Amino acid sequence: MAETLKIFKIGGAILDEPAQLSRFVAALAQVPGPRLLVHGGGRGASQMLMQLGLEPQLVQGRRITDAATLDIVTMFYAGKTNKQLVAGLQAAGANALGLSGADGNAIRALRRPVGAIDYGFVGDLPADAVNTGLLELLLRADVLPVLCAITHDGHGQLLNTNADTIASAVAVALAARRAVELHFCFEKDGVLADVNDNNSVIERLTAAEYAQLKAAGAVAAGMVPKLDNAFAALEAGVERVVIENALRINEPVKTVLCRS
Ligand SMILES: Nc1ncnc2c1ncn2[C@@H]1O[C@H](COP(=O)(O)OP(=O)(O)O)[C@@H](O)[C@H]1O
Ligand SMILES: CC(=O)N[C@@H](CCC(=O)OP(=O)(O)O)C(=O)O
Repeated sequence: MAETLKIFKIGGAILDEPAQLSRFVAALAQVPGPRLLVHGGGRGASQMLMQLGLEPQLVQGRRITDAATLDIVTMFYAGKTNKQLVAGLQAAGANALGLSGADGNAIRALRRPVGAIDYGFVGDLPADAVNTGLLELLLRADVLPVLCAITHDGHGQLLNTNADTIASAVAVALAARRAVELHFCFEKDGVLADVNDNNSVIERLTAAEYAQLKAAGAVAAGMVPKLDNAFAALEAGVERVVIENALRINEPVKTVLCRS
């Protein structure tokens, strides 16, 4: 039986803080066994878009991605952010390999159909989106795959896909082959009962408790799609799903999702 795979997803403010990011990268390189990293970078992308005179547009945490936006986020996620993470992991002793979804057909997406909102070049992930054979090959060669938020449609079109969604889809797909843990890492210590109090971490969270917190407004904004993805992964066979601080992955403080 293959060893448990630990998938880490990093997003949030930490990606924009070089000193903090290098702490996370050093800790990740020390994690024993097979590992895989998925990264976002939405905040930095919005800053870059504004510097270039474009207005970032997000609806419920999902970016409306017109052609000019797609060009810039591709450069930012698949270029600068992905390659900096790979270089940092290499320096920390992990043999990282950066991939967009187009590389090795790692993740094939479907362009989101136009409904009430036209999201533009945004990709959704069908059940067979993830090339598990390729990722297994890399993991067995002791390579640490680093996946960014850019996918492709198999017909030459790049697409922008939410990084939490990619992390969940990769975790669920690989869970059919081996035990998988999924770690959502960001700048807070976990899911907080009071978003302004980092000491209010909810250590164990069920889907029913999450529904109550959401209804009460205690869990909001980007945490809602994150937890929707996280519970979906737990239901679909991922062994352990954790929400934690990217700077404290080796410490016990975190939120662990529970089936009941
Ligand atoms: N109850 C909560 N606990 C923790 N974070 C919360 C909560 N409610 C809302 N949030 C917000 O959700 C954000 C995380 O979502 P998001 O910014 O999308 O993260 P990422 O960029 O890491 O994917 C946090 O920075 C925080 O401001
Ligand atoms: C379609 C869509 O919304 N894509 C995201 C991809 C990056 C991301 O998910 O970044 P974080 O994990 O840092 O939020 C975006 O462009 O913001």
